[in-house]
Amino acid sequence: MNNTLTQLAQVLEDRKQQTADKSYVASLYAKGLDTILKKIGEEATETVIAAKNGDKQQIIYETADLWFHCLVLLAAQGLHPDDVLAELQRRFGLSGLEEKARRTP
Ligand SMILES: N=c1c2ncn([C@@H]3O[C@H](COP(=O)(O)OP(=O)(O)OP(=O)(O)O)[C@@H](O)[C@H]3O)c2ncn1[C@@H]1O[C@H](COP(=O)(O)O)[C@@H](O)[C@H]1O
Repeated sequence: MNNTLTQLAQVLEDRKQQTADKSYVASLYAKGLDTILKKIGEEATETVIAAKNGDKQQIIYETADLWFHCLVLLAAQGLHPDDVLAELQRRFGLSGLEEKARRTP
C-alpha cells in the first residue's frame, strides 16, 4: 500500500537470511523477541520525551525509530505493514465512537 513501508518490509524480510554481524536487523532477529520489544519500549519513551520537549524534528526522528522497530516486530512475527494499514483502512468507515463500541463486549 505505501511504497516506503513496502520497500522496507522487503529489506526486513531479506535480512532473515543475513548474519547478525553484517546487519542490525539480523542482530535483532538473532537476539529475539524480548530485545525487539525492549527497543520498541525505549523508542516509545524517547518519542514521548521529544514531544514533551516540544522538539518537532526530534519527534519525527524518534517516531521513525519507533515505527522502524515496530516494522521489525511485524516481520519477526510473520506479519506485513499492509496488515496494519488494512486495519486502519477498515476503521476509516467508522467513527471513533463506533470503533469503541465494536471493541466493547
Ligand atoms: N530504518 C532503519 C533504522 N532506523 C533506526 N535504526 C537503528 O536503530 C537503532 C536505534 O537505537 P538507538 O536509538 O537506541 O541507538 P543505539 O544506541 O545505536 O542502539 P543500540 O545499538 O543500543 O540498539 C540504531 O542502531 C539505528 O541505526 C535503523 N536501522 C536500519 N534501518 C533500515 O533497515 C535497513 C536494514 O538495516 P541493516 O539490517 O542494518 O542492514 C536499513 O537499510 C534501513 O533502511
